[in-house]
Amino acid sequence: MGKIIKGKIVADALNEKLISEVEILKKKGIIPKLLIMRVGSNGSDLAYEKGALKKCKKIGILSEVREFPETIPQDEFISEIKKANEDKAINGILIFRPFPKQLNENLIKYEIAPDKDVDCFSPVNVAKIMEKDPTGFSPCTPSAVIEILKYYNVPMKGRRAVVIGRSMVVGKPVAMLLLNENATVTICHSKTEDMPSVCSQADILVVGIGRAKAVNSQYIKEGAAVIDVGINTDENGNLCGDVDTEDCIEKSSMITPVPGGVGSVTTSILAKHVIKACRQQNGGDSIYE
Ligand SMILES: NC(=O)C1=CN([C@@H]2O[C@H](COP(=O)(O)OP(=O)(O)OC[C@H]3O[C@@H](n4cnc5c(N)ncnc54)[C@H](OP(=O)(O)O)[C@@H]3O)[C@@H](O)[C@H]2O)C=CC1
Ligand SMILES: Nc1nc(=O)c2c([nH]1)NC[C@@H]1CN(c3ccc(C(=O)N[C@@H](CCC(=O)O)C(=O)O)cc3)C=[N+]21
Repeated sequence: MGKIIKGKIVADALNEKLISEVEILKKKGIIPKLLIMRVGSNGSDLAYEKGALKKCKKIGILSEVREFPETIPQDEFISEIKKANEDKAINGILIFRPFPKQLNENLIKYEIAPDKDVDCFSPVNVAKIMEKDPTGFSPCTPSAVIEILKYYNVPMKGRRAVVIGRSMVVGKPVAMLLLNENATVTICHSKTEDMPSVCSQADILVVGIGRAKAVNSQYIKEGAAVIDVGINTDENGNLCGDVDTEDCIEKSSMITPVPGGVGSVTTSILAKHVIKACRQQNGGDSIYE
């Protein structure tokens, strides 16, 4: 029988470190600041925003939300991004995705300053995770997955990892980060044939598809570590993941819950990235000397 591995413990350990890093910066007269740019008021954006603001406050990071109408024209949104890029008081920028259809993500992604891009929207940061360049910013949720695996001492090197989902926010970058940890990685998606047989070879199974409780025990290898990234609402309006935890707990060695799993670590990674951006913009590690 596997155990439920909570994200909160991982987040708490990280928070403690981040709080002391902010203290050091404050002594130098520097306070890190996150800007959230939100178009419209989509429920999942608001859920992330609420968690992010709460986490920033807890860690001592300043935050601001700029909300734009759902119908904002592309050139106006781009000039807002440019304004934020140039604002010296802002260290990190988070822009929620996906966008309404008048905004072309493939154009806008080039506008955010890579050194403020704390959730890996810019192609420069996407390239940096491909290249394993430590100066970049990996996306927060995929980094949270790796943070959890490391905290619970799940071996990745040489192990078989299967990721279900291939979005730029979750699936693809998770796969790349697992590869960077020397796992042998397979990516499944909506066109994959016979997913249960592919997934049941995985020592590590990461699921981010946005389908409530879609993954059952047929997908699980005996002793696998299962990371459930999905955040959905079930028929009773309660939060639930993409994994049917009750059905999978027996076979797996460990499994993350929803809520209280990956989501709680994601916002701590976001805070970590804002602090990293702030340090880099203020002369790198020399400020510690
Ligand atoms: N915990 C956290 O902090 C976060 C959680 N999330 C959650 O993670 C989930 C995924 O988010 P996101 O990646 O943005 O979603 P997207 O809708 O952008 O992508 C979903 C991916 O899953 C694949 N997929 C969908 N249905 C199936 C299926 N039945 N079988 C196999 N593959 C499938 C799609 O395949 P294809 O490419 O072929 O269409 C696609 O690649 C959501 O529940 C979201 O709420 C997201 C961000 C942060
Ligand atoms: N550029 C970008 N990056 C994202 O990562 C991104 C995005 N855009 N757009 C929206 C989706 C959705 N998403 C959520 C994250 C946390 C909760 C959530 O509920 N979090 C709770 C915790 C949930 C739990 O405990 O598991 C919290 O932080 O308190 C919901 C949704 C991120 N997304």
